[in-house]
Amino acid sequence: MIKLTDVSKKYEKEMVLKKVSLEIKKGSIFGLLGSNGAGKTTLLKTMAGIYKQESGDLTIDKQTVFENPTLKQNVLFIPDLPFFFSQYTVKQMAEFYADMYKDWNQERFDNLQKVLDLEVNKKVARFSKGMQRQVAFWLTLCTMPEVLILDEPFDGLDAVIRQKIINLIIQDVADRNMTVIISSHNLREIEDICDHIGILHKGSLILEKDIDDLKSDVHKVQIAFKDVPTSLFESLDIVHQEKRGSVHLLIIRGNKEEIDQLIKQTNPIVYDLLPLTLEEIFVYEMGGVGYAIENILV
Ligand SMILES: Nc1ncnc2c1ncn2[C@@H]1O[C@H](COP(=O)(O)OP(=O)(O)OP(=O)(O)O)[C@@H](O)[C@H]1O
Repeated sequence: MIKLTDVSKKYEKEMVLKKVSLEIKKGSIFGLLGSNGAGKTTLLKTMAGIYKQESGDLTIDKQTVFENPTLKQNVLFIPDLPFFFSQYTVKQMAEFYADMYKDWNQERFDNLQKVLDLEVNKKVARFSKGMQRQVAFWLTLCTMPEVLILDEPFDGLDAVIRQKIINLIIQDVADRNMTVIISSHNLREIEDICDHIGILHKGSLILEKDIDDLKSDVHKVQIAFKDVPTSLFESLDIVHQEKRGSVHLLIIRGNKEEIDQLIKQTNPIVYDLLPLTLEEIFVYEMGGVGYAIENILV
């Protein structure tokens, strides 16, 4: 388990992470969301033991990460701009990784060459941006990581490769109980892959939840009446409302069946109860901390 307790981090005088507390269970795929500059990369690099926090505790399986080379054998980080030695071919990079990582799996490396179909004797620097990212996944997955930390991992990958890489990650989670932390601005992707999410805003974690719980707790309702029953609006936990013509668009917190029952009793002439997408939840939660856009309902 990855456990952060009141983790704070600053660059010079600017406090970038503010008392972040979080637990990520083994075998979970955790999506880290947040506005630009929220501190996601800083948090990922701190979790990967690249940065040391100013205060607070950060452990993976009860061990401190920073300056712990043994633990780091199994905690791998792919940054948004993967790094390679400029003159090295893929094969030479693989030899370097094989020397560095005790669990290096050569058989997997050879198998993945067929999946990714990249030339091993070509200098990595000569590959395109998306191909270099594939090489980063290729090398990293062959170290058989227990924790995989990914910063904007699928940027620049085409849809086919993206799906191949997602499948490889999900397979490792299922087979080896690998833990994955992914930061991304692509909420649809996060919604598809992750089981938990956290939203970081200005260095503070403003929400952390199981995606299914999050979605079952908040609903979008479109509703119209002949005569508007004001008592209904009072009995619901409405967190946002708009009116378009005679149709009320509401975001309501609470149990779906109870909401449904209360609404149906009032005999609406138009009525739809829908789950919110992660994108809508994100925009709504960000609105709650003053990072809003108008008219989030569509
Ligand atoms: N090396 C650094 N030195 C000083 N300040 C930094 C450094 N790296 C990041 N920052 C600052 O820390 C804050 C958080 O940056 P960070 O890169 O962690 O955010 P982010 O959530 O990953 O952003 P984005 O979504 O735009 O990639 C920003 O205000 C940024 O300017």
